[in-house]
Amino acid sequence: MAIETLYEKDGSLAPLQGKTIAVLGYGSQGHAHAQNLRDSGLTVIVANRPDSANGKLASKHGFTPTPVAEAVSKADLVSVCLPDEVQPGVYEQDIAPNLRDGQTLLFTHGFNVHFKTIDPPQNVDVVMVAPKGPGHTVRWEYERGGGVPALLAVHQDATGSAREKALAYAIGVGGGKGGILVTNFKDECETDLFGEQVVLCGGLSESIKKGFEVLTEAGYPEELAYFEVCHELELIINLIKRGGLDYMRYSISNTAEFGDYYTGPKIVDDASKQRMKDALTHIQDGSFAKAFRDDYANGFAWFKKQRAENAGHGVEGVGKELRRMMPWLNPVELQDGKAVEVDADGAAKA
Ligand SMILES: NC(=O)C1=CN([C@@H]2O[C@H](COP(=O)(O)OP(=O)(O)OC[C@H]3O[C@@H](n4cnc5c(N)ncnc54)[C@H](OP(=O)(O)O)[C@@H]3O)[C@@H](O)[C@H]2O)C=CC1
Ligand SMILES: CC(=O)[C@](C)(O)C(=O)O
Repeated sequence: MAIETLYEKDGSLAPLQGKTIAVLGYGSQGHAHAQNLRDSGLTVIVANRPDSANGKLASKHGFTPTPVAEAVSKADLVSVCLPDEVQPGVYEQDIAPNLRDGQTLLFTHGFNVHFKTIDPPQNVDVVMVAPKGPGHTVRWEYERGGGVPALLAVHQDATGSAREKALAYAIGVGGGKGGILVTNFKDECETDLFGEQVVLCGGLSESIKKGFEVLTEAGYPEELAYFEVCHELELIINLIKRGGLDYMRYSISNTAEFGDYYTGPKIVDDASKQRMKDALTHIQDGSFAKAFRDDYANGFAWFKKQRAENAGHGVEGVGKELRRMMPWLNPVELQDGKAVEVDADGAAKA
């Protein structure tokens, strides 16, 4: 089943030219969308708290962070780049009261519309443009003339031109170069949650942590463990990204390829696949979304505990030291909640 895929040639910026786009939230996605859309020649305003790190970054980038309600009232298209857990409250308080006939409400993840924690009125378009990559990559790729593929969906077409506007937005953020896959909120949401929990972030993070623990608990130096389970990942992933598993296996040694087939299925076995299926069930039945919302309502207490424990894991400590000695990586560290490029001493670069 081939999914409909669009490119720059299949649309244009015209539906949004002369219109005002309000990007709500200048974080990972928002800072990329706002700058890419502006660099594409479109009119962009940004809503963010002006005094936070992201608010100050928006100002540094030439935007004037405004309150959400004001931005929504001025916009023709509202792009919701707020954290998923924050969206329902901000929607009720600042977005919904300022929506008007014919506006476009654009999400970058289907979470709240799919799980019905946001229920937009009938008189606005409701669409989604979800880049298939982290926000900082969305910006980097755009700056170097590339573009991160994106998913496009129309949940509600009040104006008869929802799709054209969403396509113009997707082209404006750079998605038209990599491919814009036409889908729906349910499929985007459930597959994205599965990917980030089971394979990309959750599964991968645990493999890195437990692989590091196995090697260091067996007495091997932390540095060797770090390079083996973490640093080399990019090299392998780049091969897979460029040519699939085939090309990666073509490029690695016979020894590694033999080990891939010999040991891989013992690590990720049928029982692992069943656990993946269970994770998908918890996504589909809404129990993950409920757990996420409940912890947010409890001040993200469990989330914050996990974040602190993971930040203290051994692979993070030795990793920082080693990355600082590789300036060509432009190593980044979180300092006071901000991502800053650091020098060999770990000091934030000017
Ligand atoms: N991160 C990613 O790569 C991806 C994210 N997405 C989706 O994009 C959306 C945004 O996520 P992400 O970019 O990670 O979010 P971030 O947490 O990186 O950024 C959120 C931004 O929203 C601002 N914000 C939070 N609360 C408010 C508020 N009440 N009023 C005004 N601004 C506020 C924050 O400002 P402040 O700094 O002041 O707190 C921050 O700048 C989500 O739907 C997510 O699922 C989709 C694909 C990938
Ligand atoms: C980058 C991306 O799309 C993720 C991992 O799903 C997310 O950050 O939400």
